[in-house]
Amino acid sequence: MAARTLEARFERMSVNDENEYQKSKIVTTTTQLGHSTSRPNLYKVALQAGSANTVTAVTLPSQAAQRKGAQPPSPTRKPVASAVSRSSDELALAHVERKSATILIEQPSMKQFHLGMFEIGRPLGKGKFGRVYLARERTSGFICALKVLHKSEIQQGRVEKQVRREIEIQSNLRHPNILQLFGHFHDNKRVFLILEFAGKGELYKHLRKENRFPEWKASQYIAQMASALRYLHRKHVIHRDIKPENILVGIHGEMKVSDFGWSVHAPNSRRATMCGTLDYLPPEMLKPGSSDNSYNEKVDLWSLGVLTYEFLVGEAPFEDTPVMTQRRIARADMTIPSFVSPEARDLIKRLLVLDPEKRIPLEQVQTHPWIVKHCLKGERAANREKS
Ligand SMILES: Nc1ncnc2c1ncn2[C@@H]1O[C@H](COP(=O)(O)OP(=O)(O)OP(=O)(O)O)[C@@H](O)[C@H]1O
Repeated sequence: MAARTLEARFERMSVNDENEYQKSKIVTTTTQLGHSTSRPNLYKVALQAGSANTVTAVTLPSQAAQRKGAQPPSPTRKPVASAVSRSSDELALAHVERKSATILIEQPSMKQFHLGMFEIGRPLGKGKFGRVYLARERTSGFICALKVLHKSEIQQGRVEKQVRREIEIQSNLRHPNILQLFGHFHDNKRVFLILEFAGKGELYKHLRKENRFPEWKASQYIAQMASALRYLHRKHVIHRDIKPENILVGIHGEMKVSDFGWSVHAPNSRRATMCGTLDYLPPEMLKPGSSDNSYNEKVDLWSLGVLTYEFLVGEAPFEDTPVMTQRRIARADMTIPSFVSPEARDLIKRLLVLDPEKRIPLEQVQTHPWIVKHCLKGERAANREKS
């Protein structure tokens, strides 16, 4: 794609972000930010790696950089072949290169963050342990999402390790379909994560609204997920909790994998836990006595199969009572409705294979006939929607 077209796209994206931010009322002062009344501060402050207000060194692209292309291009607008296999990875690399260049050229020194550097906009959502706000870095104008976690709640929920892991892993990832963590800092009571803003919110909400996705859309989403997972696995990261609730949608409708709280570096020294949603758990993680040696990155392939099914059918393949779900997963016992195309059916069956080693590899997912066929149609449909 011509450089000029790409630049125009980034320009639009940045303006969209800016409009979104301007629409949002400044809702709170920095001292009120993320204040929670739900849980008393009964516990000692956790996660005090340094002194209060210690800041972690990181860099943020400037607003100019956001315009120039520090944000990833939308794979949905790519010409077909490119949206399918190699080009998604190439896009990822180009994205990393552009971003590194931006950081080197425009932000030569490592930047240290604190709350006063951000204007806080509307709340974007609330999770179990934190609230997320639209925010703008004052100097650069960079629009981002600021996730605020209360240390007392993190400790009370015994998720210190999970939060540390999430920060450690996510801050080292750069891919257009993975939500970027630009940096983090903390004060006495709170931890702040500076995240890429995903303009179209939660994928789960889109899926519930549409009930199920048309095949062209599902195939584009799965191609992007395969590209993101391939990147993760190359970096020896297993996500382990792939499901619609953990995927956000970028301003151009692109997938943004988030929530690395259950991800691990492989090989992993911890015992297997029942960490994910039951519906998405692979058979090898359900086995009694399953240990770190009993599964590998192929667990994400199983979850990708469940995701493909849920995108197309509107519900997960093994949805049942908890006991029955486990039994059905252990036998890969599912029924694919007749309205699902033969190509999609083939891909689902090749992903939902009991033997992890026999699951279709990600590079073959990216070139599977269902992906190739529907990405072509999808490109046309997406262009029609936009014009
Ligand atoms: N980077 C982002 N851009 C846009 N919206 C976001 C972003 N991050 C989070 N949100 C919104 O805020 C909500 C809460 O996010 P958060 O990460 O705290 O929790 P969660 O992962 O959804 O839930 P849980 O804490 O249960 O895992 C999300 O569901 C989403 O709607």
